[in-house]
Amino acid sequence: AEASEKENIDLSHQWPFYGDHGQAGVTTPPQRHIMFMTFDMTTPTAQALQILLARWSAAIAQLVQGAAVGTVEPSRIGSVGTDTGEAVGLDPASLTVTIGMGPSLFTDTYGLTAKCPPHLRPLAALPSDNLQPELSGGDLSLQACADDPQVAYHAIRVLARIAKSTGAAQTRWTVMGFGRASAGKDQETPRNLFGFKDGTRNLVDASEFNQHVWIKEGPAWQQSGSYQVVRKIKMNIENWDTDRVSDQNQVFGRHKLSGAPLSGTREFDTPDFHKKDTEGELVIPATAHIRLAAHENNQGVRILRRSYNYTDGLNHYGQLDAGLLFISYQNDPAHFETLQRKLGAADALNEYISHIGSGLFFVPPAAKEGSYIGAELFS
Ligand SMILES: C=CC1=C(C)c2cc3[nH]c(cc4nc(cc5[nH]c(cc1n2)c(C)c5CCC(=O)O)C(CCC(=O)O)=C4C)c(C)c3C=C
Ligand SMILES: [Fe+2]
Repeated sequence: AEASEKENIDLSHQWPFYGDHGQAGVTTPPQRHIMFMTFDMTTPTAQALQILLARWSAAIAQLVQGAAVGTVEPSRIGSVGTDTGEAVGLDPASLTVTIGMGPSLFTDTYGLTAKCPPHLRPLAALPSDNLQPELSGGDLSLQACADDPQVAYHAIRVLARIAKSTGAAQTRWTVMGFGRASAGKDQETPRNLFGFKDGTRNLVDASEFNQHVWIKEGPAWQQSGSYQVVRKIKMNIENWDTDRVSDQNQVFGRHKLSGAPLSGTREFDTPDFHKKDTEGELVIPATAHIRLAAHENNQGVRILRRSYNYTDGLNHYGQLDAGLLFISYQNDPAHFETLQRKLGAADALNEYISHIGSGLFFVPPAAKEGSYIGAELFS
């Protein structure tokens, strides 16, 4: 009963694709589901990339309206359908598809070296990294989020098909996620698969987005873009579930049920990182996740988190294989690195998690009506 009024989701809602600020899917309140996929280029011609970006943009503009991309059942007998059909009759479900570009795209092969956004480069190697190459990198990324998983899946399926049919790109790695694990403005804080509220102290206001998320420097076509960090983080949930809840609270520095910091009583109480108990011990332990990640302890560094829970079924021991598809947006990827360098070295959470996949992508601003994402790369 507690959450019911906030859980009323309007499946008929649409987010516009075209605009004159950032792409949808960055500061948009997180929808319930995600289908994330990366791609590698399969051709050395810049023209193929240009055609792909133009066709992707045109297709996304249709998809976000709940429309099919071309025909499902062509009138000419013997022809293949353009749209695969599984979203026919479904609502737009607030679909957003966000296009990202990896550092490996900005090479001489495509004549793009000089166009590379200043902070776009492979992420630094970070403590506790356990990255698998087959779950990392990519020349392009697509983040499809919607309140209906079939709508998100359909979008990626149609876009992957366009990539293949233009001969421009092939799939690299993918994660399907559910149960948004971060809150946007006016959203109830959801829970991650460790059972804790996730996103309590996330960025929510336009002024915070302007300060920490949107790029404000460089050529005009990069401004209002952002950097997308993606980490596939495996969570050992079976081990976690054998742990005492009092210990789990110490790991995060918050109470599991209420989400309140250990120094307070309500979810949105500001954590007091100096508070000590009667024995003189820090109430929020030195290795607690929130102490290490908080902006108060990182020279004001803040990032926008837009993560989702995921599952890969069972591992080869028959244990639940699941985790967090961590996604953050920031106007400099060094901000993520600052936090993860600290977390990777000292976070009490490290006993239960492993970063197995990683990517960094530049997210250009939205396309203006009549244009497409990344058009400025070719002028
Ligand atoms: C490098 C950035 C971060 C990674 C990687 C990360 C992984 C991760 N986090 C949780 C669960 C929680 N995180 C919470 C807070 C929090 N986490 C980060 C950054 C990363 N987390 C920040 C900046 C913050 C906010 C800190 C603050 O200012 O107080 C919380 C507490 C609730 C909240 O504020 O969101 C939880 C819970 C998991 C499970 C995880 C990897 C699997
Ligand atoms: Fe976190």
